Amino acid sequence: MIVKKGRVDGARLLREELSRPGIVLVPGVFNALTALMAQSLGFKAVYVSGAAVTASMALPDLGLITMDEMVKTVKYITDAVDIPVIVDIDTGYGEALNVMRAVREFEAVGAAGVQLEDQVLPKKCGHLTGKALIPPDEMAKKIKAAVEARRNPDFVIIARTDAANVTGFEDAVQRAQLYLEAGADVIFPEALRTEDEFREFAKRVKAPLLANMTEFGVSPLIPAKKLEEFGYKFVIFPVTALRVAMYAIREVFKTILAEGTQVAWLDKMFTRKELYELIRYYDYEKLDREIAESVDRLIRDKKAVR
Ligand SMILES: C[C@](O)(C(=O)O)[C@H](CC(=O)O)C(=O)O
Ligand SMILES: [Mg+2]
Repeated sequence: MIVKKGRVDGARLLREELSRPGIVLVPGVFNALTALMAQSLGFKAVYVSGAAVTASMALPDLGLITMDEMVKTVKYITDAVDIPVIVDIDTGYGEALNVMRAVREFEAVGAAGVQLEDQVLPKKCGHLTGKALIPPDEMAKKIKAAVEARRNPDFVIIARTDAANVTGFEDAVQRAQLYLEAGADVIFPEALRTEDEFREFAKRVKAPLLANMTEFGVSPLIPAKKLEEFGYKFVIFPVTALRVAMYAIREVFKTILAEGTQVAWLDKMFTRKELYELIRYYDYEKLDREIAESVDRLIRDKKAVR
């Protein structure tokens, strides 16, 4: 029913994905509705993208979102879906102790894991220039803190290194190795520039790896099949849904401005029926009816006894 009796253990499900062969396609989502859409189509996990969530608030992805704001966003999502929810927690909202608190908070709202990156604040999209990194040992401390903080041993810690296009590919490999020793479960090498770099990184770092196929960045858009052959376990499409949605919104708004009506778009829309089915509108009405009927029965039975 729509009233959940308890949360699924998303971390456990994500661990199961980790132990299975094959790459997992993970779309980026920025609210509960987009997450629900992903689940309804059969995706096995979603990625709550910092870039997409901040953009949806009309903010740049510079680490301006607070932990509370992200926790709230994630709670809407975990309330709506049963598939694992991976959360982009940027730089962890501070230092080691802040990371510990963040892990506790995201675990408490049912996230399956978090992704933490080794940039200084203000952090940037990994595909932009002008990024700066924290020293590797500082990041290792944050990872250790995250590992210490999790209550559920299945909760997945994804360590992202932005080193490849700051201090170089070699440093990215070395940082990844240190981050694994500090307890990271998955490594996310950010902003690799060529297919060869993706292949080489997977040869050098023997751990579950996450590839970021974000559009208009520095990485080539490599199909999942090929990333799987290279040895990647996850591939995220972090901002794809937001970009496509914004494209569609712009076009329909232009039509309304020009034509004073949206009718040309009716066959390109998610219909009322489709929307209601996705959010289970009629199940809510049914639930409300059932509650009313059960109270009616209760009152009838009481009268019968008198
Ligand atoms: C993956 C990422 O961290 C995100 O927030 O989704 C971004 C995506 C993007 O800006 O395209 C990133 O830094 O790569
Ligand atoms: Mg991000």
